[in-house]
Amino acid sequence: MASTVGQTITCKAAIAWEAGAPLSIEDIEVAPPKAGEVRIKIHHTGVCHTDAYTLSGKDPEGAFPVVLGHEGAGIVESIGEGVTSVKVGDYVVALYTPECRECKFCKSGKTNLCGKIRATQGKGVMPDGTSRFKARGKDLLHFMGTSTFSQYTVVADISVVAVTPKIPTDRSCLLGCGITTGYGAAVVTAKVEEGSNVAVFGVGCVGLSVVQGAVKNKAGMIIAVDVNDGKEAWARKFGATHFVNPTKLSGKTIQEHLIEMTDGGCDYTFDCTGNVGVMRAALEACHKGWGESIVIGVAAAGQEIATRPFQLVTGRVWKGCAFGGIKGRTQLPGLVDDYLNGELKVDEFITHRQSLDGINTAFDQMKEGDCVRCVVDMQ
Ligand SMILES: NC(=O)C1=CN([C@@H]2O[C@H](COP(=O)(O)OP(=O)(O)OC[C@H]3O[C@@H](n4cnc5c(N)ncnc54)[C@H](O)[C@@H]3O)[C@@H](O)[C@H]2O)C=CC1
Ligand SMILES: N[C@@H](CCC(=O)N[C@@H](CSC=O)C(=O)NCC(=O)O)C(=O)O
Ligand SMILES: [Zn+2]
Ligand SMILES: [Zn+2]
Repeated sequence: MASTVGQTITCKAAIAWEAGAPLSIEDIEVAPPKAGEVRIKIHHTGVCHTDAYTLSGKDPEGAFPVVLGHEGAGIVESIGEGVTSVKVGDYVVALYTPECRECKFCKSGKTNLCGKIRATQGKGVMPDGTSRFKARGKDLLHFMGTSTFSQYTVVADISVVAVTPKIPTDRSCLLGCGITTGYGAAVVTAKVEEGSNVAVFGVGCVGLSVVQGAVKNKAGMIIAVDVNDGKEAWARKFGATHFVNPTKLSGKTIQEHLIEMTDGGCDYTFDCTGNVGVMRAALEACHKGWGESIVIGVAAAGQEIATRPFQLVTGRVWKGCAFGGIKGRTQLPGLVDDYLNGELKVDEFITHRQSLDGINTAFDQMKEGDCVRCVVDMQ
C-alpha cells in the first residue's frame, strides 16, 4: 500500500455537527501531523458518558462541529518533526490527560493534570491553535485532545502512550478513560487502605472500576449504591460486598443508612454518577474526623455542590480527580501489564460492540442501563 506519510488522509469519521443531533458518518480529511504531533490510525474506541454529555450541549466547553471520542487505541501512522516518544507502527492509547513532564503541574508531584496544552485542548484545537480535520470544506474541532471517533486522528505527542501490542486494541482503548479513571481514583487518588470501608455511588464502568481498585487495596466493606437493581450482580462480580438501592430505603436517607451500616460512616466514598445531590450524600456518608469523598462524575453546566460547612469542619474531606489521578505516559503501561498478568479486569467491561456505522446505536445502548461499555470497531 502506498505510504500516507506527509499526505492528507481521507477516511470516515463520526462528526457531531451540532449539539443534540446524531453523529454523522462521513468523509473527513485528516492533515499530516505537524511538529510535536502524532497521527494515529484508530482501531477501537469506547463510548464514554462524557462524549454523550458534550454532545448533549451541557458541557460549558462543548463547541461544534467537532469530532468527539476520547477512549481510543490504535497504531501510529506517522509522526511530526521532533517526536521521539513514539514511532511509526507503535501500538498506542490516546490520552485526554496529557503528560509533558515539564510544566508546573507535571513537576509538582501532586497531580496528574498537565497544564501544557490544556488551554488549546479546551478550545478544540491543536497546540498551534489550528485544526487537522476538515469535512464539507469546513474545519472541525478536536475534542479532549484525542478525537477518537475518526479512523485517523492527530494528537500532541504528550497525549499518547505506546503500549505492548500483546494487549488487543479493543481492550487497551478502555484504559484510555473509564477503567483507569475508577481504578486510579481508588488506588492512586484515595489510596484506599486495607480494611477500610468504601461506598461507591453509581456502578457503571467508572464505579465498577472503583470497586476493582478497592478490592486490589484490600478494602473491608465495599458498598455499591445504585438506583438500578440490575447493577447488583455486576457490582458483586467485581468484588462489592454489599449493595444498596437508595430508592428502596424508607424513612432514612442513603447517608444515614451507610452511617448505620459502617458504625459511624465510610472511610472513603466515590461519586460516579455526576449528580450533585449524590455528591452531597457521598460526602455526608463519610466518617466524622477522616472520611474522604472523591468526586469523579461530571456534572452539567450550572450545577453546583452544597453541604453544611460543619461537615468539613468536623473532618470530612471533599476532593476529586480526572483520569483517576493517573499519569498516562508513566503509569498506563503498568496497568497494561496488570491486565496481561490477569490482575486487572478489562474484558469483563465489554457488554456491547458496534461498527463505526453503528456508533449512534452505541450512544443509545449506553443510556439503556444494561451497558457497561460499548466498544466501536473503527476500521
Ligand atoms: N473525572 C473523570 O476523569 C471522569 C468522569 N467520568 C464521569 O463519571 C460518571 C460515570 O460514568 P460511567 O460509569 O461511564 O456512567 P454510567 O452511566 O455507566 O454509570 C452511572 C451509574 O450511576 C447510576 N446512578 C444514576 N443516578 C444515581 C443515583 N441517584 N444514585 C445512585 N446511582 C445512580 C446509574 O444507574 C449507573 O449505573 C459520568 O458522569 C462521567 O461523565 C467518566 C470518566 C472520567
Ligand atoms: N469540559 C467540562 C469538564 C469535563 C471534565 O471534567 N472532564 C474530565 C474528564 S471526563 C472523562 O470522561 C477531565 O479530565 N477534567 C479535567 C480537565 O482538565 O478537563 C466542563 O467544562 O465542565
Ligand atoms: Zn471518559
Ligand atoms: Zn505537563
